Amino acid sequence: MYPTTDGGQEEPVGVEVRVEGLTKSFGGQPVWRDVTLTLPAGEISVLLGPSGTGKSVFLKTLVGLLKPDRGSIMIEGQDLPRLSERALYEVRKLFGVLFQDGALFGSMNLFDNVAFPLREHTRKPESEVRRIVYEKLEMVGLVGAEHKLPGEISGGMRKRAGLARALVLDPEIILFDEPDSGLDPVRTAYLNQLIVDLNQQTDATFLIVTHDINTARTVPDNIGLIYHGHLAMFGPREMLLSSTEPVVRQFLNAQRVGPIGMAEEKDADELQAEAAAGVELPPLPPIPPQLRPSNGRRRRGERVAGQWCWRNGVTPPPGSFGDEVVGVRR
Ligand SMILES: Nc1ncnc2c1ncn2[C@@H]1O[C@H](COP(=O)(O)OP(=O)(O)OP(=O)(O)O)[C@@H](O)[C@H]1O
Repeated sequence: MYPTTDGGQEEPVGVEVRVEGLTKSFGGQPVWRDVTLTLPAGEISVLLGPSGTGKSVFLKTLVGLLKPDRGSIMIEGQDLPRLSERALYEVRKLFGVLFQDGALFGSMNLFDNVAFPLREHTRKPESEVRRIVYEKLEMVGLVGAEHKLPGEISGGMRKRAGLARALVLDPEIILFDEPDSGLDPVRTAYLNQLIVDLNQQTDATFLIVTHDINTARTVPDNIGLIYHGHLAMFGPREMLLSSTEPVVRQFLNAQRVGPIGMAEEKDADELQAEAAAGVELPPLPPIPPQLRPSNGRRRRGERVAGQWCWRNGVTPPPGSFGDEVVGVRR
């Protein structure tokens, strides 16, 4: 339960997003094709992939800013690509989006930036707008900075202000486009903790696009990897972190050895040369414990550490899950 904007209590929110056979191209050039995945309600999923593989395009397609060539995006029984503009406008209110740069209006102070969606999309009186804006600024730790302009604050604060704005209409699905880009490791750690805490407080469904491998390894319940025009894999965190599939293994462990090259895919000669030189992939590193909410309570999508591996007959890399009990049989 979490407080609603009218001061009452509401049942946990968060909706499932079911994507099937989604394909998107620009000028006949496919960005990705036949993407099928389900974002489980209230869980955190991360989407990874080399630069330029269309992760931002995927987020924009989900929220209806871009139209796919084919495929469906089912949310609460509605297929987004098939909705009229008017119906889509309504469904979009389910979404909060944190764009890469925070996408704040440079001439407005933080208060007005955060208030903007409320003033645009609702008819709430100014006193109510003020109450909600302060509630969200408090959630992201920005009370006291509300009169500052975006140009007067740090990149990390801009991200948090963008997050407060993304939260202001109490979205059920929150999309984050590289929330950690341009942040130092300490600020990234704070932001990741904030994301996990917000997920617990709001129960919304989160999808995070990131290049930060530590974020990908510790924050989500599920991980997806887009590579070479398709979704290479999507599933529970443990499944990808214990995967020996070459692309997944290479990407999640940030290695040079493997099928992914500097530009995109390595060609056959490069792979042959690697094989001839006897270059071997290093062993999989231990699966780290999942990041917990700072109040010590459970995450909504929390599973017993090692459970996925145990149920699927996969031996996790040695040292996985820190001191946690591994593979509790249920
Ligand atoms: N509106 C558009 N019109 C034409 N092409 C586009 C458009 N938007 C994106 N693209 C192209 O789609 C491809 C994927 O871009 P996108 O920004 O989604 O990649 P990305 O995986 O998010 O990259 P990065 O990790 O570097 O942010 C790129 O080749 C890009 O030029």
